[in-house]
Amino acid sequence: MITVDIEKKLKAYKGQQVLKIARQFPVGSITKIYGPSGAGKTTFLKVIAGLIGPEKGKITFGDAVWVDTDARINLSPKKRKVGFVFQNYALFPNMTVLEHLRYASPNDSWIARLLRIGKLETFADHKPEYLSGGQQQRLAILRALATKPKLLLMDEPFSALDPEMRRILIKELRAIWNEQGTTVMIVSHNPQELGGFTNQELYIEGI
Ligand SMILES: Nc1ncnc2c1ncn2[C@@H]1O[C@H](COP(=O)(O)OP(=O)(O)OP(=O)(O)O)[C@@H](O)[C@H]1O
Repeated sequence: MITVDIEKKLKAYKGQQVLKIARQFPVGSITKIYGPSGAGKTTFLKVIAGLIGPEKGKITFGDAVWVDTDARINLSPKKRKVGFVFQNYALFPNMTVLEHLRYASPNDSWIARLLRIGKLETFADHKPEYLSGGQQQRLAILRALATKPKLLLMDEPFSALDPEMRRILIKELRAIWNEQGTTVMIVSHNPQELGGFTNQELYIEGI
C-alpha cells in the first residue's frame, strides 16, 4: 500500500493555494488523476517522486517511509526508484532510442520487447529530433518502464497518440503492469482517453 497524506503550498498566481491530498493506493492499482488546469496534478506526481518536497505530511510505500516532515525524513528520488513519464518527455537530445533504454536497463531481451511494444524497432538508432511527437512520447514511456519500477508516475502520457495507437499501447502496458504488479498513477486532463482501464480515481480540485 502507498499511503499519502501531504500538504503542499502552490505558487499560485493570486494568493496561495494549498494542495492537500490524503489517500491510499493499493499495490497494483491504476489511478486516474484528473482535475482543472493548474490544480496541482503535476505537482502531486513530483511530490510522490521526491522532486518537490511537501511542507507537511507523510508518504509511505509499504514499510518504507519516503517522507515524514515531523521526523525530517525526505528520501531522495534515486532511492524511491519510481518511473516517471514527464509531460514534455525530457528525452536526452544526444542519445538514440536504444541508448535511452540501455541507459535504464542492461537487459537486451527486455529492451527488445519494449521496442516492439512502442513500435520503435526500426527507429532504434534515431535521436529524438528525428522522431515524431508520438514516437518521442512512446520512447518516454518505454524509458520509464525500462527499470521495471514498482511505482510508475505518468503525466499526460498518451496526449500525442492517435486513438488506435493509444488503444494498442494501453493493452500492452496493462499486460506488463499485471505481470510486474506495478502501481500506476496517470494524470490526464481528458479522463475519457484512458477508457475504462483505471480502477481508482483521484480528482484534484482547483481554486
Ligand atoms: N515547485 C513548485 N512548488 C510550488 N508550486 C508549484 C511548483 N511548481 C508549480 N507550482 C504551482 O502549482 C500550481 C499547479 O501546477 P501544476 O503544474 O501542478 O498543475 P496541473 O494540475 O498539472 O496543471 P495542467 O493540467 O495545466 O498541467 C501552479 O500554480 C504552479 O505555479
